[in-house]
Amino acid sequence: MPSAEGLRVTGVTVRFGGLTAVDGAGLTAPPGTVTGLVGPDGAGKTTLCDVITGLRRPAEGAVLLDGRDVTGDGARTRARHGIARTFQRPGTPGRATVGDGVRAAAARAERARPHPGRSARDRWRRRREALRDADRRAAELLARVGIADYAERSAGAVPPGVARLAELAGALAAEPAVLLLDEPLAGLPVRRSRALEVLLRDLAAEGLAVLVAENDLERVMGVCDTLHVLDAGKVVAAGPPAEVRAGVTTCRSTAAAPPPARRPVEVPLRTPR
Ligand SMILES: Nc1ncnc2c1ncn2[C@@H]1O[C@H](COP(=O)(O)OP(=O)(O)OP(=O)(O)O)[C@@H](O)[C@H]1O
Repeated sequence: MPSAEGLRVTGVTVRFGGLTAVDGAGLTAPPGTVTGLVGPDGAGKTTLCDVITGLRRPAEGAVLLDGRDVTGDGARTRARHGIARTFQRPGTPGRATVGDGVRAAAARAERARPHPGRSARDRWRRRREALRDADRRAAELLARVGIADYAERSAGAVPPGVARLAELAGALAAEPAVLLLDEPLAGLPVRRSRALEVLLRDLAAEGLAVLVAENDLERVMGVCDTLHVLDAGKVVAAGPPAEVRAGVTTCRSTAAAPPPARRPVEVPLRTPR
């Protein structure tokens, strides 16, 4: 799905009781680029991703997709408009295999696509063919993210890095315009992280706006065109990776510190609609 302007986030603030988890944060993730969102544990990266994908409503600020304000839209509507996401900790998938999960995502994507035809019967037949194609599409995606060998393995028993790659394959099934990845490189062996970096660059070259949240600046130095540094909920630096690294020593020292001890009552995510 091509995107003209990509993603723009302005002045987002999220509070959990007395804790301001995200504090007036803004960023842009243009199409054709990989944008990094880095910051220490507890900086607010996941919360900001939740706001972008519609899982959490901000107290202030706006999320714009292709210049259109989607702040009031629910998660499903945003997904339909091209925002896809992977999670830091993929959900427990029961006894399904890795391949089942990606096939289900591919089938969902095919069902959501319009299947034009002259008559209702025509449309039904095209839709059925498209669902059959979903299996082939899932196999392609598993190969593309480099985990075809894991297709028949139980999704609950694979390493977390592989589970995140399976989520990425599922997210790509929807052919998104904007792709958010929450700590996709954490825990991956070097060979897989290099392959994932190449894939993220390829996806950007295909026109996607890719946004990568990471707590380790060094991990994303080589893959991002632009970095935004989030510290205690605020964007404290933004720019080309080398420039940001040069000015970010204070923030990196924060990365070594434990996450903030204050954790008020858990505020659940919004139900997708
Ligand atoms: N549901 C919630 N209820 C209350 N506080 C929360 C909730 N989710 C996050 N927080 C708090 O908001 C702050 C930002 O958390 P967030 O998970 O967004 O940070 P992060 O940068 O993604 O860190 P990590 O990499 O450790 O996940 C933290 O202090 C966290 O404890």
